Amino acid sequence: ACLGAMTNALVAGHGAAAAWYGGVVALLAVVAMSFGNFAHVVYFEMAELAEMEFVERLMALSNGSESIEHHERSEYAGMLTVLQPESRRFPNALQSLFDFFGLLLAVVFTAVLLARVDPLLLLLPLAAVPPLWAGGRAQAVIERAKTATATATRGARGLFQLSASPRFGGELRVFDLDREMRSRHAALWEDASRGLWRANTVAALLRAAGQLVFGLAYIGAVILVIRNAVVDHRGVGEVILVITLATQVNQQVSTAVTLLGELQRMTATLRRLDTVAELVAAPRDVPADLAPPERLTEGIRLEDVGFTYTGAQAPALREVSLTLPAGTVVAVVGENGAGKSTLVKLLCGLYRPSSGRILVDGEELRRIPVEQWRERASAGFQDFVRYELAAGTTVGLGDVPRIDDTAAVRDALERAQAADVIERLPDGLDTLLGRSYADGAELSGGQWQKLALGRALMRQNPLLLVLDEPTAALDPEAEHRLFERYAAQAVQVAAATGGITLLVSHRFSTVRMADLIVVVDDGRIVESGDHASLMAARGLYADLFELQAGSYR
Ligand SMILES: Nc1ncnc2c1ncn2[C@@H]1O[C@H](COP(=O)(O)OP(=O)(O)OP(=O)(O)O)[C@@H](O)[C@H]1O
Repeated sequence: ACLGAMTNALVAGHGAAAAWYGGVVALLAVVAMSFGNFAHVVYFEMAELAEMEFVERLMALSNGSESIEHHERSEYAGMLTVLQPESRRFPNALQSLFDFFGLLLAVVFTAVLLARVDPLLLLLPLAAVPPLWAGGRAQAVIERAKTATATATRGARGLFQLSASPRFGGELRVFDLDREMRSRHAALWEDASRGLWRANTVAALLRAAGQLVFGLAYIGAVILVIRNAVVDHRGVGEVILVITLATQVNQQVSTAVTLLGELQRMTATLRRLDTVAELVAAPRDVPADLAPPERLTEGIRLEDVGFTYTGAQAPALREVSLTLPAGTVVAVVGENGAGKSTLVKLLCGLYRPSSGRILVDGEELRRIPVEQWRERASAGFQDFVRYELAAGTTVGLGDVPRIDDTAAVRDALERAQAADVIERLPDGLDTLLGRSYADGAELSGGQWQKLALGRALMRQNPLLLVLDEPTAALDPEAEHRLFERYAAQAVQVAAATGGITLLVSHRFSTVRMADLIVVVDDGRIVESGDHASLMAARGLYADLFELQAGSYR
């Protein structure tokens, strides 16, 4: 309005009035710009908080669930691939949200001004509907393409990480895989890009079609005011005002399409997060209403347990019936892929049996809240984690309430025969480990594994201690010494809590000292007993034992 009045005053030769109106226009422009700067600071701060919350929710969903079954679902992996980079979009989304409210105000204001000139001009903001609708469709096409190309994107990212990781640098060079990795990466990238490119082209066409409709309305509005000026002898200021407003509406429409696209993108992200939550949630058919026993008296019994991984053709375990007596060391042996680790994961509550039951002192394991059960269990896994933290913390993580208890950490290291690893470090337990994030000390595979074993021995009096190939990276001599000592201690621990130690190992010299040896073959238990009885039975265990003993002779 000020712009129109200023122009009319100028044309009429009223210089002072034109100057006043010009001053008001300039003042309004300065206020708008200053407000924009303050808003920028606020939304930046809010975006940081929102991004942090989003990433933490994603982490909690990934690792806070009872089961790890969702990690096997390709749908989950696809969602995560799309979600990870989206966390960086929060600043844009929040800015869009703020800008959108500002834009709405501006649109209303512009519409009132247009209506004052000629009610017919109200059709101009209405003509914004087709481009907005087309913008919405365009963003939906892009979101669908992101989901459809997630597998290729994930593959390409995986290959990039593999190539960039110092851990695999040696193998990649020995097999001269640099070019092979790059060409596979390029193929996957091209695959993903092609899908996204196609979607972006369709989206651009849709947006252009929407803008075209608006463009026609824009031309109509200009013709209308020119006609008004010529036929009805309206002021030139009105023509200039309407052309300025129409240009403004044009800008507002394209801004609105961009802002709505950004908001739609964030809505899709939040919807994906909900889908992840649904995939992760494992519905319960029985209440978790029992506390784990203080001490085991009978032991852990598996009754007809079967388990099939999500998406797998064949079961990994079938009809497993077995008792792990309280206070014993039980060894599980079998060839690669027999089902040993699967059995271990079921006992840790990482998966639920597909059929059958697991009983802890006669009570169903699934009725014990899984986090309480895990508090009374401990594990050294085959694929243990290399926590790149201070050495003492890396071990102390095995019992978080005592993470800073140096005496407890040293004791666990002693029992894991890992004290020598710490002795060689420049700052002992305070030495930072690993080089992925900072300049820490690098350890050998066996040294990392010794620390992982120390971590597994941190918890006091667990009811179940699982050691799944915990010493594969140690030499046979070191493994043998470790288990001789460990077995002696296990007797004391077992007397106190009736705790069971479940040991998975390929080394028969270690296995033979177990109270009970269970032989797994193709997902079934084919033999069980102590070393002497299994040797006397001359079955699979005896064959495997002889084979290994023979190779050492
Ligand atoms: N996450 C998984 N998803 C689908 N199938 C799996 C998964 N993990 C294991 N399997 C399959 O289940 C079967 C048993 O695997 P498991 O890891 O229990 O064997 P294992 O006896 O521990 O072998 P190894 O001695 O090689 O560690 C194998 O056929 C394997 O291919």
